[in-house]
Amino acid sequence: MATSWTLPDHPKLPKGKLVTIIVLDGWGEATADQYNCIHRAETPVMDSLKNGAPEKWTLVKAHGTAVGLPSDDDMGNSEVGHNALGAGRIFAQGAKLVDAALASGKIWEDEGFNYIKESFAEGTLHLIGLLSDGGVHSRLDQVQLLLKGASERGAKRIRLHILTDGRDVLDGSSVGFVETIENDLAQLREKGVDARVASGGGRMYVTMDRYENDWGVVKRGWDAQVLGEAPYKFKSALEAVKTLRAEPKANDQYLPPFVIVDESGKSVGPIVDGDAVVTFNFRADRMVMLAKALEFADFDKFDRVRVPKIKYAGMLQYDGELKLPNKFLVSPPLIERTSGEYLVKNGVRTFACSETVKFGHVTFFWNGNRSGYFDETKEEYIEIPSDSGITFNEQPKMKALEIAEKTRDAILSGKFDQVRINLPNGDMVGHTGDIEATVVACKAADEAVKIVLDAVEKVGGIYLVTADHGNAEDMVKRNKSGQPALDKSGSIQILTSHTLQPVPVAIGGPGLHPGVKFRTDINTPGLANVAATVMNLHGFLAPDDFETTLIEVADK
Ligand SMILES: O=C(O)[C@H](O)COP(=O)(O)O
Ligand SMILES: [Mn+2]
Ligand SMILES: [Mn+2]
Repeated sequence: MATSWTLPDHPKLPKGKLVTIIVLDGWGEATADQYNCIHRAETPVMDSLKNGAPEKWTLVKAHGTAVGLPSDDDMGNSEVGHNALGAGRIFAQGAKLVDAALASGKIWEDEGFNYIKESFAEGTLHLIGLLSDGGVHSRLDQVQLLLKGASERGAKRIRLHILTDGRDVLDGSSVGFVETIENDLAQLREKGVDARVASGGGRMYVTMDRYENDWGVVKRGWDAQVLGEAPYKFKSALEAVKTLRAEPKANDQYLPPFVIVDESGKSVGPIVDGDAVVTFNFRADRMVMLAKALEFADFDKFDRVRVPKIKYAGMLQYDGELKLPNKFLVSPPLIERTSGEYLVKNGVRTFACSETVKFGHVTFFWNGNRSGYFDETKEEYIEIPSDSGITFNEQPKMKALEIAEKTRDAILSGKFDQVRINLPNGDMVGHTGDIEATVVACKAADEAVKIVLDAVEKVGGIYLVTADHGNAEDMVKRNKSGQPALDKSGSIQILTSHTLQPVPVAIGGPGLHPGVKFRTDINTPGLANVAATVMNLHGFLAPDDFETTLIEVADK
């Protein structure tokens, strides 16, 4: 049936008010202690919004099943968080879809696997991706099943190109993951499969850049994975990871690229003509750049030197518009009819902005993993260039001020009905594990919120301030009773990852109808309830299949 795009009028709320949505990336609600950087930072604006509880400030779930992840032990992340915020419904996400395809065995029957399988007789199967159990971009158990399944179905020579994590999991955990996978590979070798790790590097320094912030990151990976060239050479991946952590003392996120070499010093696994390649991350943002390098004929972002003729499949298709990659093992969630598309089709002129490292969050993810505009005459998306080549604890203020100023100008211009932005600080600096820098980051984000809310005030608009998942509010690993968990040496363990905490939603502004308040009758509201809320604030009712609105309107 053709979609009817016309949204019904809200019976009580007017149209024509400017609605500003601020997403504070990695900004959850947690106990106020020394590891809570939001609590430690001066955040007068966010504090004052909290004083609006319960009518104008509330908490929603931002992790687990509320955002389409397999279980409530899964922390939230930007992809699923912004998908839920923008789409207003909960879709089974990549992690869950891959689990299901592996459990049913459908993954082996579908086109993607059968395509790469054609190379098994003569060529090598290369698996490239993030080796961790973080469940944000990939999951170790899925890689293990992929190895097992491919070898049982004819892959005789397998090379693994690993990216170490330390960002969605504890720093240092790479050693254990490498031990696990080396063990699996040894078992495969016993069965006659020539299976080894061929190359590696830390995810933030090798391969997993995003939104084209720094192609040098992808090139470093290409050189190691495809060309078999890297500044560090080792006999085994375990030796590589242990050595590079000690000297040059890199952490898991930033291990330099390495290749595994044989007795004669030759790389054991460059990618050559006739091979098959699978990138096993299910999440798109940090794999799509490599996918472009592997698949595009007229690629010009760096000199690939040698472009092997391969059969390539992604774990998922990473970009539905670009059909990239063309072949994939599992179909991605089909997130259609997002709030952004509805609102634009109902005349809502839309502005979106962030800096490069989060730009796709309020555009691509918000719009259901779709790049580009729905209607370029009604939309403007502004990307502020991020710094590259640094870890963000060096510049914890990031581009918050620049984002805020651009947004203020957009609000004051009168050209837009919806303005939506992402402020990255709490998340990007939180991932470095640097507590002092994260405190500075949270203050900078709060200052940016002030600039934007002042502009909303001036034009008589409405604001909705929220977050996509937790991060900066808890920087330590905890035991079951919530106390910092100590490692073997009795030290606390810094948490670089996201959390399971709920996130705030605050509404207000001079344009908000005085009777609007948060409902108290919704059973565990989550991020997916925000889209219908935003539609209401624009004077519309959401489509029936959207998760219900968070607000009600008393007659005043
Ligand atoms: O990709 C990353 O930086 C982390 O793995 C997850 O962070 P994000 O979901 O906030 O982007
Ligand atoms: Mn995020
Ligand atoms: Mn993050």
